[in-house]
Amino acid sequence: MLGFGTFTHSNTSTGRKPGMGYDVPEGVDIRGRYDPEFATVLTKEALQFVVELQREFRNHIKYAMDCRKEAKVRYNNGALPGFDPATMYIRDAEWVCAAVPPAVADRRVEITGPVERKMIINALNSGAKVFMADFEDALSPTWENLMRGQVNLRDAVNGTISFQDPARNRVYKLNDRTAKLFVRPRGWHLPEAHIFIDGEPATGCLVDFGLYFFHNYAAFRQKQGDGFGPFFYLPKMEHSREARIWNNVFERAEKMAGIERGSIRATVLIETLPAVFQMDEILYELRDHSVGLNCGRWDYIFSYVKTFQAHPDRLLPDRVQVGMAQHFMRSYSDLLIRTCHRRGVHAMGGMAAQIPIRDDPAANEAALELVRKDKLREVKAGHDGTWAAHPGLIPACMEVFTNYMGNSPNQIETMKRVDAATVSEEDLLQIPRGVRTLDGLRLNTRVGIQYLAAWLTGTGSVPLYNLMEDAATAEISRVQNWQWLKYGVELNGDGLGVKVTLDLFGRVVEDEMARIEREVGKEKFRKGMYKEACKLFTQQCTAPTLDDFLTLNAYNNIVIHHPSGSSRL
Ligand SMILES: CC(=O)SCCNC(=O)CCNC(=O)[C@H](O)C(C)(C)COP(=O)(O)OP(=O)(O)OC[C@H]1O[C@@H](n2cnc3c(N)ncnc32)[C@H](O)[C@@H]1OP(=O)(O)O
Ligand SMILES: O=CC(=O)O
Ligand SMILES: [Mg+2]
Repeated sequence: MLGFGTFTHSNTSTGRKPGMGYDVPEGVDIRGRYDPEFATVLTKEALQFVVELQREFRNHIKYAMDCRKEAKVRYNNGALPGFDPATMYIRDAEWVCAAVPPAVADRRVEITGPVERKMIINALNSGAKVFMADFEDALSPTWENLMRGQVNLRDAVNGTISFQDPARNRVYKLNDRTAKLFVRPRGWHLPEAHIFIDGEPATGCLVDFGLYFFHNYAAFRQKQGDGFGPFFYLPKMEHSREARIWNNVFERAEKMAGIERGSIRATVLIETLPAVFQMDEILYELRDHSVGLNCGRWDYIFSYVKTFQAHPDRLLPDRVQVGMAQHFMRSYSDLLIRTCHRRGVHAMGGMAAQIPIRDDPAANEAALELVRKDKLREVKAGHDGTWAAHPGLIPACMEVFTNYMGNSPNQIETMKRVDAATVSEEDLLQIPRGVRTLDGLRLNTRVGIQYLAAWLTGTGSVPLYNLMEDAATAEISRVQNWQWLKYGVELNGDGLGVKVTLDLFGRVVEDEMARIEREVGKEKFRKGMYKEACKLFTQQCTAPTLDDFLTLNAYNNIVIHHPSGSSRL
């Protein structure tokens, strides 16, 4: 964790003029910039709800994070993750989750994107069945992004959201038919350093969830969920005890709102290696609030490296070679489908990183073909739906799923995948095959630096080399470089026997910075945060011990406390 200082004064003692600060409940200090629009979501009542969640669950969260640390020590001492004998009774028993709400029975194509105003409108209008609005991988969690995101979501749920693009003289508004909204709060590990509760930074996801739920549950249930909802995606969990906390948070929220237990529904991303051994247990904890699991494939690859950071016998090949055809990835998807369908809920596929290529029709068609192939593999395997990163991909994804599923909303009852019940620990941990190359090291470096430069300036998802890059894909670049450097690996795909050393990495960084400058142009390079990003990325790749998350390590750089002069974390 970052070294957070304690801070106990209220708004009035931070130097703001009376009447200029947020109206906060006892124990809350808001250090983010005051904005009258933000004040419409940072109401005293909504903050009181966040405070209650924070006070009730902070010790549970702390315990869960301590357990993560203990597990890391075990893995670093040579242990492998696996199925827990103590919860075999949950895996072996026959039980199902609550019935899927009719409003989201059909989720064949879901679009994702940050909680940015224009993108929210475009995504809701995109023709996808679901839009996952993201406070997580696709968002740089600056105060401005987070608070504007809350305002945007409130307007979207109310149906009043609009956006005027002066450059194009175009006004964006919602269509009559829109995608169903899911919201992804941040992971348990991320603090919100602009809101202090009882002298400590709030838990980021409780702020995201609490404010969104408080302002939107009533309108959402009426306009979007046919009596159910709101709906969520839950990221980066490592153990079912973390799902239990979410379940308790949901019950607490339902009680506060006076709505039926089981109204809130969530899809959990299985995107950490430890969590793949906990899928039944996670669904069991959330059985009254679940709408399935999703293959968060990019974070999953990142987590494979992170979990095995002290296992030099498990090095990854180049990032581009770690696809769904690898045995460990296919096994994970198969077991996820088997588990979800046995428990009566959706098994969602993952994100193909290709995006449309506007200026090259042949390359565009090749990218689309890769997406189609990926989606065909998913639907044939039994997935009930999939993710698209861009509106331009929705027709292709929709076509593949509809050709295969026809009018059925999903495959929960028809694709039980009993054959996948035998997927074993060995299958899930099998070392990925492939080779390591200097090009791989260069690409990781070029992408990692450019992504961080964007993230530092408030953009959390970017197009790079015709692919979508977000926090999860950038993590792969970072940890892979770290792993190769740590073990001085041989780049065995080049046939030259070159080893990855600090010296080689230093030269690669220099070359790639020069290349980035050429590609983006001198002016953009000078005005951007490429040098800062380079310094951070280099530090992260060469650190003696691996940082748990690049976004946590870099977070201080985007924390801006107001009034200016008050301490940063
Ligand atoms: C690993 C994971 O967690 S995956 C999930 C998290 N990641 C994401 O959600 C990434 C989502 N995708 C994106 O952010 C974007 O598609 C990017 C950054 C990759 C590319 O965005 P752009 O460079 O703006 O793409 P492009 O210029 O082709 O956009 C064309 C139009 O589509 C819109 N658009 C592009 N992607 C999206 C999206 N995901 N949702 C809504 N609208 C979108 C743009 O806003 C633009 O609209 P306009 O024509 O009205 O101005
Ligand atoms: O969140 C999705 C992922 O692939 O990571
Ligand atoms: Mg992810």
